Amino acid sequence: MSIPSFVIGIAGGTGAGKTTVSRTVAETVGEAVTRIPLDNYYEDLSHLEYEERAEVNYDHPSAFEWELLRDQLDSLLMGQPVEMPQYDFEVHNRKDERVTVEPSDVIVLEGILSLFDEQVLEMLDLKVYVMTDADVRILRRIERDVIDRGRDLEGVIDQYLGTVKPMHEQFVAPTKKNADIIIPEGANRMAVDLLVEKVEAELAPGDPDADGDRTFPLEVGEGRPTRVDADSSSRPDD
Ligand SMILES: Nc1ncnc2c1ncn2[C@@H]1O[C@H](COP(=O)(O)OP(=O)(O)O)[C@@H](O)[C@H]1O
Ligand SMILES: Nc1ccn([C@@H]2O[C@H](COP(=O)(O)O)[C@@H](O)[C@H]2O)c(=O)n1
Repeated sequence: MSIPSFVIGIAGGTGAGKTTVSRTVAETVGEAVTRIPLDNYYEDLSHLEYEERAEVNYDHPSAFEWELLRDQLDSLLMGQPVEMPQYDFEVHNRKDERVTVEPSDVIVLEGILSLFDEQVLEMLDLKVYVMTDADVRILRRIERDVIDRGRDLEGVIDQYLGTVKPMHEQFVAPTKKNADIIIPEGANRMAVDLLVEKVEAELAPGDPDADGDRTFPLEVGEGRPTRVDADSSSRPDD
């Protein structure tokens, strides 16, 4: 394993396809990739009743335990394993158990606000924003929340209009400016192939950039995101 690991941050709105992209990258690259869902770092709300937890704004940055995330990323980057919390969406709280995560060559941090925190941004080698139209995202979310997260339709709609949408506009969408690349729609084959190519180049023995002075195979202008997309027309995600 090379120290430090190559760290990718994948952000974007709810239902944009972040998990799908990071899973596809992890599966294609193989065992050397560790996925870190930001959701696992939602604050422990055991001191609240279920009804109170159900009312929390889970799309505001204050919902996350950033210090724990930074500490655990730091440890992984120093080659030390961490005890990662696990999250249960059905009860709006952390699970009792933690999972031991070993350091690996590639770490993928994935979540709505992965490109939000300044200190986390400094730890990322490649910053990705998955951009998908809001109507597509809400349709995906309704299906997922009802089927996988034990929610009812009315609750999903109320939560979306009350907190998810306004927080997306205020906190999530603006992090697009921090991205090196923007991937449209989620599991975009070309974009995923490019990510995998980049990761494999980082893992290749004798990589001339292995000292940390890394360059992306594409030309990425400083502070100017490169859109990995055949369509050059503007496509807002909200
Ligand atoms: N490019 C895509 N085309 C069609 N469906 C997709 C695509 N990307 C993701 N999905 C589906 O949308 C839903 C939400 O995707 P997910 O990756 O969980 O989003 P996120 O992690 O951003 O919330 C999932 O059911 C997933 O299968
Ligand atoms: N108890 C919770 C915690 C979070 N959420 C929602 O999850 C969304 C983030 O996850 P994605 O996979 O969709 O990126 C976020 O928008 C929160 O609203 C929740 O509903 N309940």
